[in-house]
Amino acid sequence: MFGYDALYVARGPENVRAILGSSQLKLRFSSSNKADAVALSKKMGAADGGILLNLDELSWKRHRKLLVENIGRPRFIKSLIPKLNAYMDSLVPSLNDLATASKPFLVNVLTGSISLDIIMDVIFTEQHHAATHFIETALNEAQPQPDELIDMIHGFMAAQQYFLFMPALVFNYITPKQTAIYDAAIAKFEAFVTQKMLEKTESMKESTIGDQQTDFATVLLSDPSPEMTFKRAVSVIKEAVLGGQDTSSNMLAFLFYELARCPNIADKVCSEVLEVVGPNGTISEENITKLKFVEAVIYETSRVYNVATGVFRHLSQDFELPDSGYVLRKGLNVMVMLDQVHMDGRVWENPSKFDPSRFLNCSETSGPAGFGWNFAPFGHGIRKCPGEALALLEMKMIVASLCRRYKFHLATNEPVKIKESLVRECLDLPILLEIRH
Ligand code: HEM
Repeated sequence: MFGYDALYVARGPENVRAILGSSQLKLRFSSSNKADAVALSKKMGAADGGILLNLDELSWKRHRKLLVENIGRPRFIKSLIPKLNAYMDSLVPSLNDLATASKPFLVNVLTGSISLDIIMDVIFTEQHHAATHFIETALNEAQPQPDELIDMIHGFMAAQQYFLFMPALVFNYITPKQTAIYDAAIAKFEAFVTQKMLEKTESMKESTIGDQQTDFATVLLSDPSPEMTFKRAVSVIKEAVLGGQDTSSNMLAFLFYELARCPNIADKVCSEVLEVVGPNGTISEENITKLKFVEAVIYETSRVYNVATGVFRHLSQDFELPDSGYVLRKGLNVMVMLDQVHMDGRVWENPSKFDPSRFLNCSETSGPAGFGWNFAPFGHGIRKCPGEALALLEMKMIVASLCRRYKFHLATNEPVKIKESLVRECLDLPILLEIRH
């Protein structure tokens, strides 16, 4: 990591479980070279650390606490249900137009736009309208222009990958032009979030407390703990946007690909939603927990496509791998491959088959749907994804809302194109919608 530190790639259920399960291994990245670490931290605009990319334990703990104790609270998550219902309903007229016109559209762009609209609403109570804009463009057969904010997020992600895998020597002295491009991408996203948070701070002065508990930025800025400073709030919000955008968006694109390929599964999802919620009923706190097959389809997509393919850990102590007895030395950075666990034939029967039913009727006690440590799309252990509950709620609402209204058809004979990156990406995938009657 950081260009020249050694990186070990860990595979296999026993190793994944042992590494992620160790409460001693708290850091995701570090460097044997202090100057490199500081340079990277500065490059990422994370002077006080952050959650995803922090380099020291204390700042990670502070930031994570702010995220988990606010966005992670079940009360906050549940309070989002009416918002998400209203948002999904607002898309129906234009989606109906798209279906009636039999226009193929890129489902990965639609899911990216929906994820962005939702994250902006959940975080800032902002009506972003990226999805409506995209659908209108698709109806007019115009080339969709990427949403400016999605571009900004991708710019930041690309910069993160560049600085993370480049030695400081290279990015400081050898490729100044490229470095300047990525520096600018980081600064742009930082300035965007800071501006939004300043606006939120101002608007909070004008509203009563009762009105305020509706979005993550407000909840965070109202946190009375000493950890909450404006700078940390900006950092946490930045990471919530980054953590939640491409992961949910790509997962949903893969999910709709599978539903288009397997109409019998899509029909089963539709029947469940109609039975539990009805054709126009509102998804609520009570009925959403009954959507077990919807949940199973989401779990199976996350098993097969596992958008966060590998997660990183820094070894702060020597570590013995359980499957071989090899000892990895302190100071090593390790990439833990989650996707291989999900495809391990010792754990999963017929692993390459997309079969949501494997997640039905499993024990509730030993981890998500009973597969415990062998199922880790959100990671496991001390640095497990703090956005899991939000992501699952969001995906359930989107899948339930769309599947009860539409059938999905592939508008290409090509298999899905996948790009491997920090987040596994579903590339342009044309789909047709058909209204269910
Ligand atoms: C389908 C959606 C998502 C997937 C598959 C996913 C997956 C992951 C994975 C695998 C990790 C690494 C865990 C580890 O190192 O053990 C992670 C970390 C993280 N995720 Fe997510 N995530 C998703 C959605 C979200 C959302 C909606 C948020 C927004 C709040 C979010 C915020 C984060 C943050 C801040 C971290 C870093 C946690 C830490 O280092 O302590 N994620 N996610």
